Amino acid sequence: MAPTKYIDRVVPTVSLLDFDSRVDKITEKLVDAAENVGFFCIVDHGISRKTVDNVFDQSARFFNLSDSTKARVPFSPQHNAGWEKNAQIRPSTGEPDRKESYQMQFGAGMDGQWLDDETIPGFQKEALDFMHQAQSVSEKLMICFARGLGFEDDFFVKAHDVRRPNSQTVCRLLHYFETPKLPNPTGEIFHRAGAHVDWDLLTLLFQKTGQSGLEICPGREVSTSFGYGDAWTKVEPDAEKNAVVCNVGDLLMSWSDDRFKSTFHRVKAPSEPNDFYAERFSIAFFNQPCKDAQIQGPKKKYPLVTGEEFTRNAMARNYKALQDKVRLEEKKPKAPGSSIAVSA
Ligand SMILES: O=C(O)CCC(=O)C(=O)O
Ligand SMILES: [Fe+2]
Repeated sequence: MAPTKYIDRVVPTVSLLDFDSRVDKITEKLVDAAENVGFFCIVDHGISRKTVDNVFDQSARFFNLSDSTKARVPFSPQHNAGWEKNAQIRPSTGEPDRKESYQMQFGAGMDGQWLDDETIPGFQKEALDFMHQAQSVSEKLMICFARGLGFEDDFFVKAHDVRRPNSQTVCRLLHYFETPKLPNPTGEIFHRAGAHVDWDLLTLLFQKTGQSGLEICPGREVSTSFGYGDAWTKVEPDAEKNAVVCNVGDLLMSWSDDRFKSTFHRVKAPSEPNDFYAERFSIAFFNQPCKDAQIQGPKKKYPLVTGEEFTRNAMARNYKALQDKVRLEEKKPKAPGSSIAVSA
């Protein structure tokens, strides 16, 4: 395989310290990052290192349970919640990501999708506490992006109200499996998260120190097209400062009439000497719109759709791209149980 082409690009870091008094300055920086890179790191966000460590500990405990236990809360495409393993196929690769994930929500989508406290003590409470903190941070970012687009401050906050039963916001625990080290005689590619864009408004990505692999490939011009460049940039959040990586999703790209960029990214399939081959944990918090949210940018570049329609269209586009990819490469049949996960 040809070596990966890398380019140095700056992924800006933005401090949310003294948010109320510095909101104009913070907005300026976030808007600039969203227009130019689509990715940025935030620091001084108010979620303590201990909280993040604790939820990562709970995540490891969850994934350590037997597959038959985790299968009691299977992934439901209809609700976009639950546990899946080696089941997500990205249109960019046509092969399943080598990972397992567990998606949690605040609302009705989560009914019957929690494991009980005897199986995993304290899990549900700690996960929900963490999700509420991630939501508060997201709401600060939403205020800034609403200002940047000339909407009322609470415009996006209202459309992503997690207290409503039709909330679609998702917190996803991710566990990538250890990958065999070089040499790799069969040339098999162990995809972690194949190149993709997220469908949500904004994603908060919590990384574990030293567990590298997240890479971005900016340059996409419209939210309705697929297309990948070939020059990647490693995202290396400042662990000392407890930085959280954030990215603009397709929803915000569309809602901003393509002004803010939803950028292709991946967790690299380890294949070169300095890549990270060990098991890897991360947490993604996807801000999804309530089903009845009304979505249209200030310039009305795209027709008005509801939150439910936006997600459905994104899924359909993803599915078609995957079919095209499979047809193009005349792939062999997929392993039993492979499916297309509906999350980003
Ligand atoms: O695991 C990561 O760091 C990134 C995951 C991601 O991009 C996703 O699940 O959409
Ligand atoms: Fe993603």
